Amino acid sequence: MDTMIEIDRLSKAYKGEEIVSDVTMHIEKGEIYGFLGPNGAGKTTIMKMILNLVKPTSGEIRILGQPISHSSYQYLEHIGSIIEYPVFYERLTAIDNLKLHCKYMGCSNEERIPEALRIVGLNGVEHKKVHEFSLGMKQRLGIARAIITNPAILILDEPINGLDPVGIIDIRVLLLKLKNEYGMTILVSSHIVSEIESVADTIGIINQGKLLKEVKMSEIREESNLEEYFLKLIHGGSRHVKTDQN
Ligand SMILES: Nc1ncnc2c1ncn2[C@@H]1O[C@H](COP(=O)(O)OP(=O)(O)OP(=O)(O)O)[C@@H](O)[C@H]1O
Repeated sequence: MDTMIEIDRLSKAYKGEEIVSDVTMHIEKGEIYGFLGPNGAGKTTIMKMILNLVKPTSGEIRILGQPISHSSYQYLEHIGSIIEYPVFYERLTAIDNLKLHCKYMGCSNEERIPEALRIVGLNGVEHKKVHEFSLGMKQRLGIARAIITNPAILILDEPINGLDPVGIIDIRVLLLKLKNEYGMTILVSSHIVSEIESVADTIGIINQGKLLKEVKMSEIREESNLEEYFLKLIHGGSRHVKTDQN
């Protein structure tokens, strides 16, 4: 199996404080890799390092087999991403936002805009202004923008944060469609265990900057479920976070 993203002993420190420590990860072609961890665990920082938005303190990242350096940007043509929240010109229509993106990114795929909107289920509302969109529609528009160039890899940072149940289901269905029908490799972070469990093939569990485990979902299913597995790793089996009282 081809490894699309290889992360080898990656660390990041700010002012001497290490927030990502010696992380090694492998994301295989065509899989959904669920990056699971509590708030502040270091998920966004690792994603930013993959996208060359943050410089590692040490370690190596290889994308499609090629090591990336501070000055490498060519590889980014293979990656679509949303880090934190997708930002749009709210007074412009969905389609005009995507056209503008193509213009300033210099991409030659403007003809793929209708297709990208269709894939995410926003055909029919493309001439609506973005401020009329729900949060879930904005997330899907963000994904449409990320896939205009038909990237091999999609990186999504907490795409279901703040969404209502319908919005969450829409994103779940979309991720599975992008994997199954379009062969995309997807790295998706979340702190919502059930959602990661329902889409991911491989799970990377991170806490306090350290990758505690990288494991196939099929292996977890053999012995328990992701919630039990996660709690065991994070709190030594207890369902409750320890407080001063207990
Ligand atoms: N530029 C920075 N300078 C100093 N500390 C930072 C910086 N960026 C992130 N951190 C700290 O690094 C830690 C990890 O943050 P990060 O955003 O990567 O976590 P996360 O797992 O994505 O969490 P969340 O789900 O809350 O976004 C946090 O304690 C955060 O405050």
